[in-house]
Amino acid sequence: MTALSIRDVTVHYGPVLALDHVSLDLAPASICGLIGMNGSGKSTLFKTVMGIVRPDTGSVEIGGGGSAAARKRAAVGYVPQAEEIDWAFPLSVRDVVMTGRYGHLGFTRRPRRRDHDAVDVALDRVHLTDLQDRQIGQLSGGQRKRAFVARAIAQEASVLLLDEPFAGVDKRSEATITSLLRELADDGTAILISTHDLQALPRLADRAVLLMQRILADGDIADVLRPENLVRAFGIDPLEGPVR
Ligand SMILES: Nc1ncnc2c1ncn2[C@@H]1O[C@H](COP(=O)(O)OP(=O)(O)OP(=O)(O)O)[C@@H](O)[C@H]1O
Repeated sequence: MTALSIRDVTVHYGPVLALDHVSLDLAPASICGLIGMNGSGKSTLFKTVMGIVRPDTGSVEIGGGGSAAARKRAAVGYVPQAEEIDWAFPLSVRDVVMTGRYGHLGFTRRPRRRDHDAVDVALDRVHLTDLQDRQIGQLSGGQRKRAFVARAIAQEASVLLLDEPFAGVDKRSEATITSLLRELADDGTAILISTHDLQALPRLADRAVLLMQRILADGDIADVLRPENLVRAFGIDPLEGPVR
């Protein structure tokens, strides 16, 4: 079974080739680490799945067939890079998490008891209940990330995309987010997470994909992180230092 299927996706920004015939399947109940140097196309891949960027070729399928109702439930949660978010926006932490419920709201668009309950549970899981009334911009970097993870939890997404969720995050918030992601995966969520922290990958993910416009390697983490692959993707072996 496939939770997310990316088929032969190519994206250009004007003359810049950002993604070159990328195909990737995500299974439910799994965590896949997406690695690659700056500019390798990781954020573009997320934006293509979210429909923010339109691919020149290829397609993205969520929920891998099944009934239309099943696909509708199978929403995709997205935790963008911090730079993509307007932190001055006048929303409280609770409001941000509630935006995850928009796909669930009924015809009146007013949150109901079960929407409030889902938000309460999500805030509790990321330990932000005490800060829920604060304006989102008045949180620390790690707390902001946790707020967006809570939004995805409230959404009950079956696919979750996280773009560098550990950038600027301390070890404690990182550990909180890592164990939450594992719980979500154990509950069936398919997770794709970009990271520059190669050392943390074995603790974080079940599988790794190495991107440089094209997919250079995909599979078992130890195999993907083999020096020859890293040299191809980064020009150096980031786990060892420059190649002489
Ligand atoms: N809006 C845009 N307009 C033009 N070029 C863009 C745009 N967004 C990204 N690019 C280019 O597309 C390529 C892929 O960028 P992308 O942001 O997807 O990389 P990334 O792997 O997420 O990088 P990083 O690790 O730095 O976040 C880069 O060459 C980048 O300069």
